[in-house]
Amino acid sequence: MLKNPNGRLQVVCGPMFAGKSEELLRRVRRAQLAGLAVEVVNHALDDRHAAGRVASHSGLSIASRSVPDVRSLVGLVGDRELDLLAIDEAQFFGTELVPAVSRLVLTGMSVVVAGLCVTFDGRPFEPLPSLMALAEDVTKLTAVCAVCGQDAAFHQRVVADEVADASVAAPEHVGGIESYQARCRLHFGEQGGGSEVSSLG
Ligand SMILES: Nc1ncnc2c1ncn2[C@@H]1O[C@H](COP(=O)(O)OP(=O)(O)O)[C@@H](O)[C@H]1O
Ligand SMILES: Cc1cn([C@H]2C[C@H](O)[C@@H](COP(=O)(O)O)O2)c(=O)[nH]c1=O
Ligand SMILES: [Zn+2]
Repeated sequence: MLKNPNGRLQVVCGPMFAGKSEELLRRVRRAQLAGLAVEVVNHALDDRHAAGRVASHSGLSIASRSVPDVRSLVGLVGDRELDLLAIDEAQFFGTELVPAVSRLVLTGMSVVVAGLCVTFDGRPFEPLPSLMALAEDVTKLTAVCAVCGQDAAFHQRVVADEVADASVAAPEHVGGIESYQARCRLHFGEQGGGSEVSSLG
C-alpha cells in the first residue's frame, strides 16, 4: 500500500436525533461544491428511507450506496482515489470497520464516519468509541431530551418488545421516532415521556 499523509479520519457521533446525518450531509455537500471526489455509503440494515439515500429525520437526503458489511464497503471503494468517503450508520458495521477505515485513511483519503456511540441500554456502542480514539477530528452532538428539553446524550426504546443484545446490529433494532426517544442523563431509563416536549419532529 502506498501511504499518503493527506487522509483524515473524522467522526460524528451522538445519540439518535442529534443531527449526525445532517452534519454528514453538510460535509458531503461542501466537498461536492469544491469539486472533490466523494462517495456516500450507508448500511443495508437501515431500510427506513428510499433505497440509495442517506436521509435525516428532518427529511434532508443525498444519494448513497448501500452495503451489507465492511468487506462490501472496501470492495465498493476499490482502488478509486476518493477525496472523501462518508459512512453513515457506522454502528451497524461492527468492529471490523476500525482497521478497514484506518487503512483507507492511510492511502490519503479522508473518511467521515457518523454513528451512534451509545446503545439504547446506555453502553458504549462499538465501533464508534474506538474510531473516536483514533480520529483526527471528533464531533460529538446531543439531541433534545423528549422529557425536559435539556441536552440528550442518550436515547431510549419506547416500544415494549423483546429485542436482541443492544450492542449487536440487528434488524429489529432499526427504527425512528416511533421506537426511540432522545433522553438526557436524568430522564434516561424512565418510562413515559410521551409528548412532554411537543415541538420535536
Ligand atoms: N429529540 C430531538 N432532538 C433534536 N432533533 C430532533 C429530535 N427529534 C427530532 N429531531 C429532528 O431530527 C433532526 C436531526 O436528524 P438527523 O440528522 O437524522 O439525526 P441523527 O442522524 O443524529 O439521528 C433535527 O434537525 C430535528 O429536525
Ligand atoms: C439506540 C439504538 C438504535 N439503533 C438503530 C435505530 C436506527 O435505525 C439507527 C440509528 O439511527 P439514527 O440515524 O442515529 O437516528 O440505529 C440500534 O440499532 N441500536 C441502538 O442501540
Ligand atoms: Zn430530560
